[in-house]
Amino acid sequence: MASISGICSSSPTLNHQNHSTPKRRRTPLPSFPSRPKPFPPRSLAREAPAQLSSITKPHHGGLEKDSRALWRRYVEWLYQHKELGLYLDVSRVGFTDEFVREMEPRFQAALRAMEDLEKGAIANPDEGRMVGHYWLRDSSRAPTAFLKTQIDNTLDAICSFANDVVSGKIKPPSSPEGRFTQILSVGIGGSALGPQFVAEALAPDNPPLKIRFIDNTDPAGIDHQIAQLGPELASTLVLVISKSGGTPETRNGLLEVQKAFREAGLNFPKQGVAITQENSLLDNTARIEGWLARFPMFDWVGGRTSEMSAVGLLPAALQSIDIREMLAGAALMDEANRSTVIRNNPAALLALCWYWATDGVGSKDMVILPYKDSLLLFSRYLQQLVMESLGKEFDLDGNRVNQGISVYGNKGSTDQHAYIQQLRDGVHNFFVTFIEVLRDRPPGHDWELEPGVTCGDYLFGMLQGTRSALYANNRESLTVTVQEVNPRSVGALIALYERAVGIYASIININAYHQPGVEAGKKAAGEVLALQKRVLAVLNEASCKEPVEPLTLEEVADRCHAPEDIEMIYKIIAHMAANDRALIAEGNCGSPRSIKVFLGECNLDELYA
Ligand SMILES: O=P(O)(O)OC[C@H]1O[C@H](O)[C@H](O)[C@@H](O)[C@@H]1O
Repeated sequence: MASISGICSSSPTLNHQNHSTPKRRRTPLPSFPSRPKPFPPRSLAREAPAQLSSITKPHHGGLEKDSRALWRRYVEWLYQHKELGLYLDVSRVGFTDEFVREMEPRFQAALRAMEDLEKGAIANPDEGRMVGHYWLRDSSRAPTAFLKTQIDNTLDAICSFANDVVSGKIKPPSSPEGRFTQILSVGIGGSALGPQFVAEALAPDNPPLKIRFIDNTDPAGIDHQIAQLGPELASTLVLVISKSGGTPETRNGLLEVQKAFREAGLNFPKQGVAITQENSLLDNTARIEGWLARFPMFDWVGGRTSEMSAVGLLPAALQSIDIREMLAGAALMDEANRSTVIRNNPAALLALCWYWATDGVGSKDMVILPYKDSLLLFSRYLQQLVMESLGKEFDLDGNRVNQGISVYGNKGSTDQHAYIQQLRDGVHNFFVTFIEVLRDRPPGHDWELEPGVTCGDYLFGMLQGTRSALYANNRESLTVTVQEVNPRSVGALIALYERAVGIYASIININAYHQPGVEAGKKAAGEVLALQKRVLAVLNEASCKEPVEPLTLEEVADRCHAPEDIEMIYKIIAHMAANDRALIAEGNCGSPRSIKVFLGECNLDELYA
């Protein structure tokens, strides 16, 4: 039985070492509008003034190449968080002192905005919400006693529930093992990516419960996960995670899993846990059906910044990951990121480099390259955190900016055998962030595969070699270094990027905390499903005739009163036919105009509905 003492042992500590903060005269702060004007109609939206800094940016070919000068730059700009053992090297990004000086007022304004955010300002003006994910790791910063109590009570409930499950005190009603052995997490986006990243990074080799994810509405994917569980479905704890409580993919996953439970003769509510906003559809369902447990999400925590809420903490604790250490690492990083001296503020340093490298308009992609297998999913996690935060059409003043920074990557040295060729020699449309982990293996486990050389030495050499090779061809990079991958360093990495995104968003004057674009996709999907219902009704009517009346696409479109949607109707029919839900009487889907389609059976209930 895994030791459970580590899960929730110590409380987050805030003792951090004091960075030397040389006094700097505060420059007058440019004023950003505290409450943006409502967005103008698109036709009236103005093109935003260029984000480019006023100084002419030297062509990247102007990077410093003298090794002594580079060493001086490395030492001058190296950021170190002693207590976390975390370093940030920005020396291979070519920003100039003049650029830093020019950006200083905007950074001071951004840091002030961040200070206001942490005090409870409506930092998400489009949704009229506070932004409180930083309070999750230091509840004393919550703006009210009520919120502090909610945060503390939720954390205690998470620890208590996880301890009881891991110890077997809470067990499934009928399983040979007599305890929960599996976690099936059903959720998508921010309700999956954080838990997936942390599980990959921190789950022990033999966790008390092994986690798997349903994070899509793909029937085959769902079947695969349930098939892999097999009889262990009886000892599976199902976490259904959805802040809104209404995301279609998550709801579909839940319904499919509940079907599997029924078919296995299992009682789902006794193995179901909901993590969602109070009184959401999911919360009410779980309450009414009497699920095993419910944990709250708060409207002031966004999906992409929810790893330190019940969304991430409960699955992690159930795998015996020390979540208080994760919180402590994040809290220490948060504290460092409150420095008003840019070079002592790692998040500000990241934002500065992002602005320089991408001209403040996303002109280059952010390649995330952890040289550590366990950090493989960090880039996928950052794709949502960065791109859903920064990828916005309008800025806070209603200007059309089409902002963002694209993120991709996997891990090194593996990716050196995939796309690094293009990074080294090809189109120069990126900057790299290396994530370096100094500890190769737990102490005492190292092994020399040749005299004086270990596997880890190769990994180290590949990272350094790639960094040098890219820089030699004027490709810029950052390096974040941690001692090892553990809950504290993972918490710190998450906090570092959450804060960098927030600071960068302020610098480019956008709201990092809403996601209007995803609503458009959801709405369009709803329209396709509505059209599908009409197509099926029309085909059903034609199929109930004697004899059956196969229809052409034009006939289906006319009877749906949607001639303009004929292409979508064709795609719907092709999808139906591929799944044996419609039959092609004549022609084939490769020649859309040739097909005549009908349903294999007449549904009289539908016909007279
Ligand atoms: O947690 P849920 O409410 O189910 O939302 C899941 C995801 O849905 C949308 O895609 C949002 O843009 C994401 O930010 C969110 O993480």
